[in-house]
Amino acid sequence: MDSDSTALQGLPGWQLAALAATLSLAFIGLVYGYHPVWRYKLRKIPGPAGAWLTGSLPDVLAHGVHVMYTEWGKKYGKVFKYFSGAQPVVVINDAELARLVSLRLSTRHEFRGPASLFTGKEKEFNKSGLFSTNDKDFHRSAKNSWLPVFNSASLEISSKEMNVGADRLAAILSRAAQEGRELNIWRQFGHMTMDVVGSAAFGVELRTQEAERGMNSEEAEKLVWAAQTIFATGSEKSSIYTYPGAILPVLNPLMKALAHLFPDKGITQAIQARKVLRGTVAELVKETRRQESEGGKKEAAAGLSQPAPTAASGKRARAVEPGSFLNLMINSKHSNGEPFSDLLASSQAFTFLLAGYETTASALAFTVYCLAKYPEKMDKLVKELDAYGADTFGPSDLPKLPYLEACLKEAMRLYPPGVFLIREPLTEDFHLMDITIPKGTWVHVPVFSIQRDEKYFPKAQEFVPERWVEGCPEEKSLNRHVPGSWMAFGEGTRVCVGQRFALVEAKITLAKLFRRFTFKLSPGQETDEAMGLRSFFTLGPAEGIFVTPVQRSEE
Ligand code: HEM
Repeated sequence: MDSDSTALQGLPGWQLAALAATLSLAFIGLVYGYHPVWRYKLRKIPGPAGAWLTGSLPDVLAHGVHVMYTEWGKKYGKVFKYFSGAQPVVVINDAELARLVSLRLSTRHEFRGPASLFTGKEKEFNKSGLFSTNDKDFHRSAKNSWLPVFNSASLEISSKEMNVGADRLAAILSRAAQEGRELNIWRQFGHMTMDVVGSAAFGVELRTQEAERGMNSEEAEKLVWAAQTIFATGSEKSSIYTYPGAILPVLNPLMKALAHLFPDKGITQAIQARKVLRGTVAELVKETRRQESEGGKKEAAAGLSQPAPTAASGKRARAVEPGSFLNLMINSKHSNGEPFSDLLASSQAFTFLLAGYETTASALAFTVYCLAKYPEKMDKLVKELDAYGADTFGPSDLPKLPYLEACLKEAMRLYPPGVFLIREPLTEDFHLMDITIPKGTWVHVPVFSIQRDEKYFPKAQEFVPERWVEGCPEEKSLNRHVPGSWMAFGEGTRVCVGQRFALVEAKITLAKLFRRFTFKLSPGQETDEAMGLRSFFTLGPAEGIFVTPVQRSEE
């Protein structure tokens, strides 16, 4: 010790400084590069070692969570861990455990796209939506406020708008069919679901379906661009400022400041897109308030139609008119009786639009994809629809079409738009059987890989709707009915609030389209790889799904 300190004393000042700097860098490199504390805490959970500093983030960004979680699941089993830059992630790749986690953990982590660099009001707005909030009290009040939009009576009303949306789409398909022209059905469904959700959330006619024919209003096009851009700029890849913070979290404040001062394309687009959506919502909130203050009746202001239709149960249910979602939000209250602020109300409408449009469009496009790939299943669906005979559908028709339901459910098994569920124990460690997951760890449920696991679904890679039709011989042999093995809408208190809406919309659309058309899949999309399946927080095709509609009378 003495001789060491004597040796150090003999060094010139600059050498001492260089030595101190080298040791500090080595220490920082070790701590940030290898995350020894986290590795120790999670030592009992297997997983890929990952690279220094970046961990396995480059693999996830390059191949998508759906590919990496499937691969790691096969290698490491039921529960595995990896590092996403500096962030530890535990993945629960087992149906029953995943269900437990989803039921017991009710807080989510933030995504690390450009939006994570927002500050002030932008940040507050971003974090106040029903999906993003982690304030348990507020979440409860907000979810209760949303629910009337999805009750049977409201869905009955919304279903009319859904029929109109599907008719407009059918007109576009009809022209393509006449010309024998392929089209991007994913994109078309995106326009249709945007119209339906826009009408339900804002009460405005977006008519984005006409956009491609140049008949659309500038506002509608801007809204579609904004919603698409928010999804497109969601990942770490979207901005040069997000990646460094993901790897070295101490850089985050610096990255926030730089992003603010010198925004790059990703940040600029993410902000512009939010500005467009927020601006539209703010205008509508203002207008709704103005109408209210002009003395609309209280009930009407709350968006509840009168007289209320009678629900099947015999109870009188209040229906929410399309477009009254904003009224509902404006008139919603926190548990202490305080009304929601404009920011909170707008943030819910923003969430409604974002959560409800791409997910439903992808579910629809993947169903058409699967049916076009398996023509014998398409024939079965067409026969069921023809035997039923209707051309306009309401929620009460849908339970009478079991094969339609099975096709949608099976397509969502193979291609769940919500590719993984996200959770994070924020305030205390989470105990799952004999595993301790320290607070601050991201916890993911890999819906895609669980739903394609042979353990739960024999012939898991095949599209077999029969596994969902009660009484079918295949149902018994091809579906083990393990709880948690199908979780396309999630589970627990954070389960998808819009699932009934989405299912009614998707089934009505499919029923109407397959009454009039069949679809031929364009070549070169036969496998997931060829189709360019990609995932970040949602699962979708890279460019789209290309099909040629065929008018059924001409088949
Ligand atoms: C096929 C279409 C849809 C799919 C596959 C889907 C899927 C999901 C999934 C997986 C979650 C997370 C659940 C969890 O973490 O346990 C979720 C949450 C959510 N979804 Fe959907 N969704 C769809 C349509 C919709 C629609 C139409 C709306 C609104 C109109 C909507 C609004 C929401 C909201 C607000 C949440 C957050 C709920 C909460 O945190 O309490 N979704 N959705």
